[in-house]
Parts: sequence; structure tokens; C-alpha cells
Amino acid sequence: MTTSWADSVAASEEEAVAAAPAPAAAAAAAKFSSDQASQPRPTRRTYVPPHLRSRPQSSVAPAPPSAAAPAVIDRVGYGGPPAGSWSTGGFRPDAGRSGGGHVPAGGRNGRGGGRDRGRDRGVNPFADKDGLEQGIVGQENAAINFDAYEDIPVEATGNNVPPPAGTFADIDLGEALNLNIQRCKYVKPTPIQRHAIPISLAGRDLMACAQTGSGKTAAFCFPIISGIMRGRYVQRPRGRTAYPLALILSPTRELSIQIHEEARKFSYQTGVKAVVAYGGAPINQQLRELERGVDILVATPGRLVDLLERARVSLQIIKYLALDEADRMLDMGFEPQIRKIVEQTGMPPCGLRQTMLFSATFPKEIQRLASDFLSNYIYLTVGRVGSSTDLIVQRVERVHESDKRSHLMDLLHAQRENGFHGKQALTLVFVETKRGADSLENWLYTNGFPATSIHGDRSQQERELALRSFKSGRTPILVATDVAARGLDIPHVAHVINFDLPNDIDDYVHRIGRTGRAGNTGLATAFFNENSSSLARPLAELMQEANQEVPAWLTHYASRSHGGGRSRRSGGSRFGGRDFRREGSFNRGTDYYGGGYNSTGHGVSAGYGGYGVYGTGVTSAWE
Ligand SMILES: Nc1ncnc2c1ncn2[C@@H]1O[C@H](COP(=O)(O)OP(=O)(O)OP(=O)(O)O)[C@@H](O)[C@H]1O
Repeated sequence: MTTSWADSVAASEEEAVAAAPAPAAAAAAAKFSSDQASQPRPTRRTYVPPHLRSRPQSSVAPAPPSAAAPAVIDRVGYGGPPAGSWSTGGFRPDAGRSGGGHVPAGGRNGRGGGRDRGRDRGVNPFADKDGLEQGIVGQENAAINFDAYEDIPVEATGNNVPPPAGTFADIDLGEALNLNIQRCKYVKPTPIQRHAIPISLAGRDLMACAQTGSGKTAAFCFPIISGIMRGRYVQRPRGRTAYPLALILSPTRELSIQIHEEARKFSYQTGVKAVVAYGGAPINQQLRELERGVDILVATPGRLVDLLERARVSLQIIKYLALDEADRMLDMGFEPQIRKIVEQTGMPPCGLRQTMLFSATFPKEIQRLASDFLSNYIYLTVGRVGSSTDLIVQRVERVHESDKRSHLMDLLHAQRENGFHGKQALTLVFVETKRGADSLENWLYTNGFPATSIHGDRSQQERELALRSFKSGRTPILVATDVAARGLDIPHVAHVINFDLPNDIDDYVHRIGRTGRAGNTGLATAFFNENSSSLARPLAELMQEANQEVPAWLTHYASRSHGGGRSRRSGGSRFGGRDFRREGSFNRGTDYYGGGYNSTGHGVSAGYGGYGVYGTGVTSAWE
């Protein structure tokens, strides 16, 4: 394949790579072919072309006039779920939506304004479709390869960093939560959990970075649930306004749904109630759910602002604030909304609430912004910040724009031939635009590959349907825009294909992080051409750092490129993403603690006095 841009890059090895892309991908795919499942046949009857798909129906009710109620302080002790609260009122199952919370039929129970506490009356989140739950004590989640996490570098900076825990038993999370951890088949905490949970339980603010798929959701959910269980919190005022104690914000609807599903599992029978609110879904149902009481509100920022403006939610007694994908939440797109929510809606200021920020990537400029929301916080990094995990095999192939489709087809055929397809080996294809997603989905389908798509122009119902269809393997290929790039935890995603590369290397990190999760291996293939030239350098650096084979043509291309793609290494240590406070005035290290650990929590280097203790200015734990 000879192209004008390719000609500008060094010759011989490039030709070899470009000439045989499909076998290379096939060989890579073959490495992952252990899970073989039969290929579903395309069933055209169920396919609805993108242009015929229905648009979302809007059913937003007019805002009722409502005065913000003051927080009423009236302590109610928590000593386990209140007895007798659940004897009346039946249940009705989730209303069809995957993320729908349980909807008790009995209406508001007891105390108004949010006390619907006690043993969950809703669907058991651990039950199978017949309503049966397996025994609580079971085997370790067989998919988790914990060896992959040993010796991962860990660094914590800040004052008086609480020591990490070794096991869940070392952490006193409370009996009911411990039972749910067993139900989830979590046997040991992942490194981020080992370190972050004790920090949060000690009441400290936290900015935490850990690689994709490493268990960050539980790392912020467990301390919140445990804190609410043990806390002697206020009885919420009666009325239509909901007063959550914890707020978890995430950038996408699907991620909020997923976090809510996780939070429901973790809080099952703890007396702590989690509710989700996100855009694109009828607000009335969410309002009804909120009226029944909420301890933990999981929300997307837009819908939350709507609820705040309608005075249906008050943040006045928030005790815990967690931002998942915090760097995304504080970048240009979301920052004004987040500031409004955190600073202008009566939420207790930092210092009076506890704030936790989590992501796999944390650019320095965002850290600086984020520090406005934190007080005397600990900066925790587990693994190389912003790096991809070594568990993901990364391939980059040079493909001219006009050849992308046929190249993708070669790849998918090769996968099929190698038995690397079907329910146990899902393929996620990222594209740049919504139109591109529709068009590629259509084309794949027409060519015999059952595919669906998810992007911002599809109705919420369609988006959720697409995800379900993908997860179940009915359509084992999902074409997605960046709406699916962050946080989604879909089992059996074996291959992520960057059909179009993103402009920002951090987006690439999150995209490929949809595979290789929880200690499993995964494959990521990127189609590279002149349109993605700004990514050449950070991509080559990232691959090198993750011990990946970097094609010579990419190295060459990177050496000629003029940056862009936001070099991940800007202004930091070799691995980037270090605590920004350690640069500038903090760098002189007066009351700073810098500790390096391996994942087992045994310090390999630690000291007071901050930066200086490492002598070279490079944190030893990273090397
Ligand atoms: N201690 C544990 N033991 C076993 N499995 C775990 C444990 N903690 C989390 N998991 C599982 O690991 C998977 C990934 O967790 P999670 O989605 O929280 O990752 P993440 O770090 O938030 O990823 P991302 O950066 O992509 O958002 C989930 O399926 C979760 O159930």
C-alpha cells in the first residue's frame, strides 16, 4: 500500500507492516482464541436501519414550585436495618430498563424526605433470572488474575497517609457490606482498593489514579456505604425534596447506570439506598424514586442540575462527593456544571464534606483545577498514571483512510477463522463521529457481521438496548463513539479496535481499557494514518511504557511529529501524572509525605520531607 503520507515515512519495515496487516492482526487475535463460541447468524428481521430508528420521547413534567427545605438535624442511629420496616408493601421488579433501580410498590415508607431504610425491599441484585441467589460463600471470581497486580508501583503523597490494608478482613467495613463483598466473589482487594479504602475510611480527601479495570468503583463505593451505615446521620426533612448523603457524579448515562448497579449490589441489605438519575430517560420515574428516599445519588451532571433547579434534590447535607472519571468531569466540557453543582447549590464546602476523585488519567492542569474541590488531600497513584495496563496487547497498523473498511473486514474474518469471536470474545470498534458509527454498523451488518452501535444521537432506550445486545453476544460487535470510552465494564470484550484514533492519548487509554479488565488479557488494534499523526509521539511513548512492540515506522513517525495529541509526559516525571503539588512551591517539601509501595502494601521507599528524600527528583517507586 503506497500512500502519500506513507511515503514520507521510512521505507522498508513500513512496507512489511503495511503489506501484511491482516495476518499480524490474525496472529494477535489467535493468541486470544481460547474462548470459542458459535457465531450468531445475522438476523435481519430484528435490524432497524439507523435512519429509521425512533427518536426519544420526551416526558419531562413541568417543574412544580418547591421551596428548598432546610436540613433538619435529628440524629438517627444506625445499628443495622430497622426492624419491621418492610413488612408491608410488596415489590415490583425493575421497570425493564437495565439501570432502573428497584421500585417498591408500597409508596413512601415511614419518615418522609428520604428514610426508606432497612432491608432492601427491591429485587435482589444477586439473584438470577429465576429470583434465586447462589450461596454467598463461593469461589473467587474466576476471571480475576490477581498475580497480574503484584508488584505494581504505588505512590501516595500528602500529610499522614493512612497505611494500606492487606485484606478485606483488615478493613472494618461492616458485616452487611462484607457479606455483599463475598456475594460479589471479591476475595481480596485490588491494589487501588487496598490503598484508597483506608484513606477514605480515615475521612481524608483523595485524588486517586489507577489503571483501567482495576476496581476503582468499589474503591469509592465501599467507604461511602460503610460510612453511611455507621454514621449517625440526620433524619431528612419530609417533603418532595430528596436529601442524599452521598453524590457520585459520572460523565455518561451508561456509566451512571453501571455505578448504580454496582452500588445496589454493594449496599444490598445494608439499609443504604442508592438511586440513579440521568438524562434521556423519563424524569418522572426518577422523581418518584427519589421521593422514596435516597442515601447515595448517582447522577450525570445535566440531569442533576435539572433536579436541583426543580428543587427536587438538595445537596445541603452531602457528606461524600465522588467524581468518577474526574479528569473528564473537570475538563472543558463539564467543568462549569460541576462548579455550579459543587460551589453554588448549598453543598457543604470542602473540609466539611469528604471528596474523592478517581480516574485512570489525571493531566496536571486538571489536577490543579481539581484541587479547588479538595482539602488536605492525598494523591494516590496505583500503577503508572495514565498508562495502559500490560495486560492489553496493543497493535498499531498503518491503514489508509479509504482502506479502513476492507482492513476491518480482513481482521474480523481472521478472528472468525481463529475462533476468536462470538459471545466470549466481543469486539468494540471506536469511531470518531455519530454518523460514522451508524454507517459502519450498517455496513458491517450488510456484510454478515451482526453489529450494533452506541452514540449520542441514539435515544437512551436505543443506547441501552444496544449495550444489552452487545453484552449478551447477540450482536458481538459494537460500533461506538467516545460515549462508550470511559468506565464501562463489559465482560468478554476481547478486542478493541480504534477504527479512528482519538485526538487525545488519554482517550486512547480509556478506550483500550474496555478490554484487559480485572486482571484479564485483551487485545487493542489501532488503524493509524496521517489523520492521527498528532498522536504518533504519545502513542509510541505509551506503547513503549507498557512493554509493547512499537513498529519502527511509528517510532520514525513520532520522531518527526510536532507533538499534539497532548503529550502525556508534559511537565512531570517519566510516567507523568505525578502529584502536581510536588512541582512548584510544594516541591521544597516541608510537611510532605512521599511514600512508595508495591501493591502488597509493604513500603519499598518512604520518607518525610517530600521530594527531597528521593535525591534524584524521581520517585523511586516508579522505577
Ligand atoms: N476485589 C475485587 N475482586 C474481584 N473482582 C473485582 C474486585 N474489585 C473489582 N472487581 C471487578 O473488576 C472489574 C473492573 O472494576 P471497575 O469497573 O471498578 O474498574 P475501574 O478501575 O473503575 O475501570 P475504569 O478505569 O475503566 O473505569 C469489575 O468487573 C469489578 O466487578
